[in-house]
Amino acid sequence: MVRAAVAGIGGRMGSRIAQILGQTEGITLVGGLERPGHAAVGCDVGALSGTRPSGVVVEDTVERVLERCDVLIDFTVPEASLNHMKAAAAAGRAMVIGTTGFSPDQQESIRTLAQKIACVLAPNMSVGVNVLFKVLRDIARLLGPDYDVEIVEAHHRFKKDAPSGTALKLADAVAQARGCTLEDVGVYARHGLIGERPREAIGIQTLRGGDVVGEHTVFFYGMGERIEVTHRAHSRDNFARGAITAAKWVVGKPAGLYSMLDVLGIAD
Ligand SMILES: NC(=O)C1=CN([C@@H]2O[C@H](COP(=O)(O)OP(=O)(O)OC[C@H]3O[C@@H](n4cnc5c(N)ncnc54)[C@H](OP(=O)(O)O)[C@@H]3O)[C@@H](O)[C@H]2O)C=CC1
Ligand SMILES: O=C(O)C1=N[C@H](C(=O)O)C[C@H](O)C1
Repeated sequence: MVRAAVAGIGGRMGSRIAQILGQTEGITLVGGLERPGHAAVGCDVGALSGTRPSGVVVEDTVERVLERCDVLIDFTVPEASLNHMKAAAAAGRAMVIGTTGFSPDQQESIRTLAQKIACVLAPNMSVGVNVLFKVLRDIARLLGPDYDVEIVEAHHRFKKDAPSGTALKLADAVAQARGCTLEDVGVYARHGLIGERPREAIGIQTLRGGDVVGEHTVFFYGMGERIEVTHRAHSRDNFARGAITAAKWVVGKPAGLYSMLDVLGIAD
């Protein structure tokens, strides 16, 4: 039985993961973590996720939580996830990180820490989006450079990072397939007399509003036709189930940084 703890357990994703984990075989919830001062600290995890009392109480010290678990599932904010990963590396515990919005320096720190522990890092844990990461490369390669790529993502009004981690990874997949880097071709805003669209540009536009769970569309605009590929999350359950699958998969794996494609067995 895999023993899992959830960081950010009072949040939108953390609470849903806790709920679904309670109904999943082969894994059990042994801990919950929130920042000091958070209203959930001291609450029973069951009460928090709307199920029956579990006897597991939310704590605010990552080291204490790590003592009891095999794997820490983290959906918080970049700085917290990185601190949790430092503690997990010191304690020799595996991690699943779903948090998005890491800076390049923070990503580098994650790669370094993953030399010590096994860690699944994925901006989107749904099966659909991960299959999209793969097929997108083929579409981009087959269409070639004559098609203009634009990506539009929409999320709820509470989301803190932009563009979404998923949109960035989709854009990166297209850039790689075209032999360039997102750093060179990514266009994140347009305003004013900006001139013609550079052919190689990959546009990434962000919409925010209401309770949209998560939507991503990749457009390949040609002269006379276009392809649009859209993923829409109907709820957070697919992300939560993906995170739990990743947690069961990562325990016992050698140190390293893994993606959801590794978990799903569809990596190249
Ligand atoms: N990979 C994937 O499939 C998905 C990834 N995400 C990503 O997951 C992250 C969380 O999203 P969401 O659940 O909507 O956000 P929420 O704000 O609802 O949840 C985050 C939780 O983490 C808590 N937190 C903040 N700092 C700490 C800390 N130092 N220690 C412990 N807990 C802390 C927050 O507390 P407080 O409210 O006080 O700040 C909050 O309860 C985002 O980066 C989002 O983009 C979201 C969905 C799917
Ligand atoms: O913050 C969210 O909600 C989501 N974030 C992820 C991202 O940034 O890609 C994944 C999902 O779309 C929901």
